[in-house]
Amino acid sequence: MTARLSLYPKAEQELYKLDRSVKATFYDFSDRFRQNPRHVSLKLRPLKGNPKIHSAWLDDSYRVLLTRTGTEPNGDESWLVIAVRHRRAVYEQLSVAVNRVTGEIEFVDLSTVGESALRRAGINLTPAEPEDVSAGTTQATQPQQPAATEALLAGYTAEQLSELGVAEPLIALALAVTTSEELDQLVKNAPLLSQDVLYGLAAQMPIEDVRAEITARVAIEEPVDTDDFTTALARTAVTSVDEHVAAAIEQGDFRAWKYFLHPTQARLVNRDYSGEARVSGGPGTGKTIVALHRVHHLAKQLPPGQNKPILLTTFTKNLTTDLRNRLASLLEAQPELMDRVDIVHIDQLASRVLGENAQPGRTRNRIDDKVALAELRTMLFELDERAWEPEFLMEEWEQVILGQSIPTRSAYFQARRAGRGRPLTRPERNAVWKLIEQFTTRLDKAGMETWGQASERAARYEIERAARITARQSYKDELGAQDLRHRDDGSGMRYLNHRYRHIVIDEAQDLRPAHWKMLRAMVASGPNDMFITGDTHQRIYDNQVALSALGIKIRGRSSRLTLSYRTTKEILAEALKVVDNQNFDDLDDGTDTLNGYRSVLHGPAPQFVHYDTWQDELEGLATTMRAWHEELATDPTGAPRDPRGLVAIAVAERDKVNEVMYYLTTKAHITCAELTKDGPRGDGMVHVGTMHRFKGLEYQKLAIVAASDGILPRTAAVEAYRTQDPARYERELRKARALLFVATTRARDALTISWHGKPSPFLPS
Ligand SMILES: Nc1ncnc2c1ncn2[C@@H]1O[C@H](COP(=O)(O)OP(=O)(O)OP(=O)(O)O)[C@@H](O)[C@H]1O
Repeated sequence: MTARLSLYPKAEQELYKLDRSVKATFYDFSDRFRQNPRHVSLKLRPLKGNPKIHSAWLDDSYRVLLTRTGTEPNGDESWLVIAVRHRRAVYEQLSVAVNRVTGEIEFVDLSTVGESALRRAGINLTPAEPEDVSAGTTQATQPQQPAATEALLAGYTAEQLSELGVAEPLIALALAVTTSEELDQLVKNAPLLSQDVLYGLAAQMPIEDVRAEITARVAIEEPVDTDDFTTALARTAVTSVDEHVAAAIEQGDFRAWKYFLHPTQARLVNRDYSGEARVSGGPGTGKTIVALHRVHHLAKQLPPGQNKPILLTTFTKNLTTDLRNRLASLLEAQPELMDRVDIVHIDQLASRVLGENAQPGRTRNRIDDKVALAELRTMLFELDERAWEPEFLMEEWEQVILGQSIPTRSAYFQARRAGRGRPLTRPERNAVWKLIEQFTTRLDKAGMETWGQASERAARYEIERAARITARQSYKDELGAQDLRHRDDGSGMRYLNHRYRHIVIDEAQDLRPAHWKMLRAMVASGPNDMFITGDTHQRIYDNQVALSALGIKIRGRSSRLTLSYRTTKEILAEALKVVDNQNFDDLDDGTDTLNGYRSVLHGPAPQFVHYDTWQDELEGLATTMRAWHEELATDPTGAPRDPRGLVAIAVAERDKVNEVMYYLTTKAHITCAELTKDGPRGDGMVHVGTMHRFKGLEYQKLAIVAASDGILPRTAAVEAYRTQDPARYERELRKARALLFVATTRARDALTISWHGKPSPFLPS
């Protein structure tokens, strides 16, 4: 009798953490098990407490816990590995069941839920293999104690928890816990739906919201037969044990995201949307992971041989490289799918469109906003024009005129200027229009254009192209099925189609209105056309949009992820204080929140360190770097490891980046790699860059330096707006806050924030 063996996600994660030698034994074990699950050497036997669960011997110390999930069509037995444990950590009170909401197999291990909660619920644990007779029972033998304070979930009943999908063995415990520490312990290893529901209720989400936002999102439509393990196995994200998984486990858990999506993530990835869809969520909740899996999901369904019908785009160049690498890794087993995906950052895409439409002999140099501002300043100086600040005019041009594609002076007289603060009278608008017209003519003559202008032009070309496609289609519809060859020939229309079938956009919060218009025109409206991920709390540029005004309708197709896979609870708690009580938009006319945003990871509390001078701060930084370097030079098993790129320093001010690198290299002999637009330059030990460069990245340990008052926010740059343009002032402060929020949430395990002089007002007090 042979067997097919699958791995439950938790079991695979447990395997990641085991010693190399135990992992190797596991593969030997699985080979033997697949040959003959009843072989005596495996010592397969049901647990007394739950005959559905079997224990088998991996070696003298470790046990593999399995459950039978039916019989394969070819007659093979089907088994699922639910845990790999030291024998002393195996108790009779293990449970495996089919969840009545998700229809998936769930494993619950009460030995990990914490002694005090067990005691409160009066549950005694029995080791499956007692060391000796006297130790035959319990970890929680004390009689049940009366609850010291009110139960945390006092307002709920067992029926309600069950209906919301909490695993049955956890319900009594969940109703008994009285502190959030007990709840943490309880949910630490609980099935994901139980975790989400219990945390949601404990966070005082109304039960209807928990039902709608958590339970309903993972509930399956067909009725669930809780005895049918075969069907349940097909619904459960398990991995079959083969060479591929062996390699993944060998490499450690940093590849876990490739195989296991949280059920809420999986739902978003695999759903059919009737149009544009949007996924929001705090830092580290897996938005990028979801975007990558979505690309995979879409690519799989396309017929082979098509030429890059999916666009995957993001705001910055270095993130594009990161997306390309991660997608290649995700599609490792099907590299041909990579050919169906065009990965390009948004400005590069606009450049491509402009290149295709270029008129011979008419090239323009694209200039960044700083160069443009200098040019505008020069022009105002030459004109002796003192009524308008160049910064105000640039913003008006970018946000209002370019942002809404305003073509004429009279259209500008009527334009909405929401969020611009200072109102403008008609004569003032006239003056502004005139100056901006002069400025664009000046740029044009000098053969220059800004990225804002370039993306507007690209959007216009794409909108015109989309209009031609629609016109051709209506003409074709009018003629019935007749061939349009005679009409298309010579007009170049025959091959005109939308550029993409699907567009997936990451870090969407920073795109300009023109980018959105261009993207919208590049794909036909219809099911699964655009998939948008982003977090407006992390907007660090000025491009606020209302997607509905740009023809992108996400209402009714928006979802939010709330569980952080990156940052520890301790770091998250401090990061959240940075953006607390601020208003954030939802890429449309509504607002976004971080309610329910949480982590189940624990780590050391972030360090906040004050220094008197910048010199002292640099010395302190060098000490921290040396300590971190030492800690990271070996992996958790004690094996040597290359710590390059695991640590980074985010600097609050551009000028100080070089000073940090110079100091560390020359005085502390720590090599550095500067984070540039194209990613890290060189292979130095520590990555150093301004906070802007950290968007979308993550590091095991992170130091934020120069977080001083006057630098964050830059008083010299923003103070003037306080009275002159309060709306802009608020916007600048919000951007600076977002920048600090982005930086703090890049850290996985350790975070140090330091400053010299007075601390930044945005730092949690
Ligand atoms: N289902 C998962 N299993 C394991 N790890 C995951 C999962 N989802 C996300 N992660 C990990 O969490 C981290 C953050 O994921 P990701 O970068 O997608 O988050 P994000 O929401 O895009 O973050 P940000 O907004 O900060 O850019 C990554 O290390 C990723 O591998």
